[in-house]
Amino acid sequence: MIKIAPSILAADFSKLGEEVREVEAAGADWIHIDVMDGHFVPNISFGAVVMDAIRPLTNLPFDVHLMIENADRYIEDFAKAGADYITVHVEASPHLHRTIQLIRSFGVKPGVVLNPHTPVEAILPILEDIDLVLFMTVNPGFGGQKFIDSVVPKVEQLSKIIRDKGLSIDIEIDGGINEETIIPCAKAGANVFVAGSAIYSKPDRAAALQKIKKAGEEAIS
Ligand SMILES: O=C(CO)[C@H](O)[C@H](O)COP(=O)(O)O
Ligand SMILES: [Fe+2]
Repeated sequence: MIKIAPSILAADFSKLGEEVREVEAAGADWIHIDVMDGHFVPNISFGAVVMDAIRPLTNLPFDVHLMIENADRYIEDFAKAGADYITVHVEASPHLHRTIQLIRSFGVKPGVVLNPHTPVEAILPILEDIDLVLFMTVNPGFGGQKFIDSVVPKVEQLSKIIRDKGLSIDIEIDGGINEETIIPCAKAGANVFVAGSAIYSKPDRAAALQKIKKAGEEAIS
């Protein structure tokens, strides 16, 4: 099954509630929440207070992508604001195993994120402790960037490892996803796809979302 997680980073912040409701009605599976601190990435987005404000508006899972340093300090805030998944960057997590345990201690599903250049080997020791791996297919920090296709072999590599080990881990792709770039990623074994500008920049969000989802489903059928 292909899941689509619209990124509200690309939404109109002046009417964020409506923007969330619109993609839910359009068939979104998760809501992707990009948290940026201006340190780990060269941009600042929003924090747990904003997420808390939109939490009552939808029952869809909140997929919180932390692009921040010192994630441990903020995990409780995001858990209390209603996160279903919290993903942390391997590159920003010197005590990754501890961070994963901390996320789980709040009843939230933990995941790890790999930047485009970070090898899959970096997460092999903690694979059995997580529910989700997120592959960045752009350099994190901004929406609307071009998909980096050299990440696709890493997705294939991890899918095989997960299959061989008999694990149940979602593989998510984030950055530059549209109805074309979803195809190689779905074929490589990914099942959750973030899409920001490819949905929110279109006048008909429902049509855009469904087109991306259909392309992913056809790729694996
Ligand atoms: O994590 C992110 C950027 O760091 C965003 O989730 C990602 O860029 C989605 O936006 P788009 O689909 O427009 O590329
Ligand atoms: Fe993201």
